[in-house]
Amino acid sequence: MEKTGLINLEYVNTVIKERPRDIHKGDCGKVLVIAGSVGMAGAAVLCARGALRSGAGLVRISAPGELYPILQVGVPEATCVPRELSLPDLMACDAIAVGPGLGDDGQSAKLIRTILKKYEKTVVLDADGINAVSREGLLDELRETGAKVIMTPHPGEAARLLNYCGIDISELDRPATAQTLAEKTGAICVLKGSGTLVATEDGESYTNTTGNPGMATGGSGDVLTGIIAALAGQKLSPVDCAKAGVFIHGMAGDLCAKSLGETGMTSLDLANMVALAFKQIVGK
Ligand SMILES: NC(=O)C1=CN([C@@H]2O[C@H](COP(=O)(O)OP(=O)(O)OC[C@H]3O[C@@H](n4cnc5c(N)ncnc54)[C@H](O)[C@@H]3O)[C@@H](O)[C@H]2O)[C@@H](O)CC1
Ligand SMILES: Nc1ncnc2c1ncn2[C@@H]1O[C@H](COP(=O)(O)OP(=O)(O)O)[C@@H](O)[C@H]1O
Ligand SMILES: [Mg+2]
Repeated sequence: MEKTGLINLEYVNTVIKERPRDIHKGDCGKVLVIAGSVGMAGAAVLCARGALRSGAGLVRISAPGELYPILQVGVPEATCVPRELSLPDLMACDAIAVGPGLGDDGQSAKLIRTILKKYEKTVVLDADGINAVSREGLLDELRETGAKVIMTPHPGEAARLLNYCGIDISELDRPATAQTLAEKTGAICVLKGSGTLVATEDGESYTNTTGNPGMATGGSGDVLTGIIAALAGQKLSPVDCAKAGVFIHGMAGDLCAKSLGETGMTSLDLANMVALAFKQIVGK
């Protein structure tokens, strides 16, 4: 398999397959979404919907109790568990998505530390999860963890991680930034934007070929986090989760733009359209 180049449908068809007839939801992965805070419950809804629309068997949302009424309406298919997670709860899931709308209370850094220390399956680190790593200086923990980490910064979050204070984000050298982050942290780096990049610490680098400006709307990154975590729950390799995830996310965005237009499409439309993207890839 090529170690660099464009992420296209030909590649995605090699990793996204039709479901066996006798599959059951346990085979489709248990995804833990650690997201949302008061005022940002929507990020948890969008992340969980992205995971469910990507075929996750079970989605549990770890959030503060006061969000439960909103979450149970926003994602009736998911269950809610407390933010203060027991270790067995943490270890029982097949993949973790952490960060969307998490906010920046002291709790999040503590939780991320525990995950990096104890968890050994795939973790998708996004948004305020990334910001906690920057704020608390957890880059060494990221490097040393037994977990397989896929981080999904937008350029603003990437600049924070690298302490690029005061630079003009639009001047960022995107391929170099993605590569530097992957090498510095050992994580797979998904550097989002128009033409999202996927970089690994051993120099693999891929450019996504789907997506459009209609995706420049609040919450679309939260959806991607859920998609990637769901693919991890279905046992794709971390780099395939990142590559296929960004492709499918952008493909859903293109389907939204086709039906709703780039101006009025929202991240909730995007989350729901992920289902159609999978249908077009799998053929059913
Ligand atoms: N409904 C919700 O609950 C939502 C919650 N959100 C959460 O809000 C928190 C803050 O995230 P935000 O990303 O909004 O805020 P940030 O302050 O982290 O980033 C926003 C800034 O990043 C820079 N930026 C982002 N993408 C860029 C690009 N492609 N090129 C150049 N500059 C770029 C811009 O300066 C932009 O103003 C996160 O936890 C996020 O998950 C957001 O996802 C929006 C929706
Ligand atoms: N102009 C664009 N073209 C293609 N994709 C875009 C464009 N603008 C934003 N996106 C995509 O939308 C998502 C935005 O992520 P992010 O900034 O984290 O959103 P949020 O935090 O609001 O959920 C990324 O996946 C990015 O690649
Ligand atoms: Mg984001």
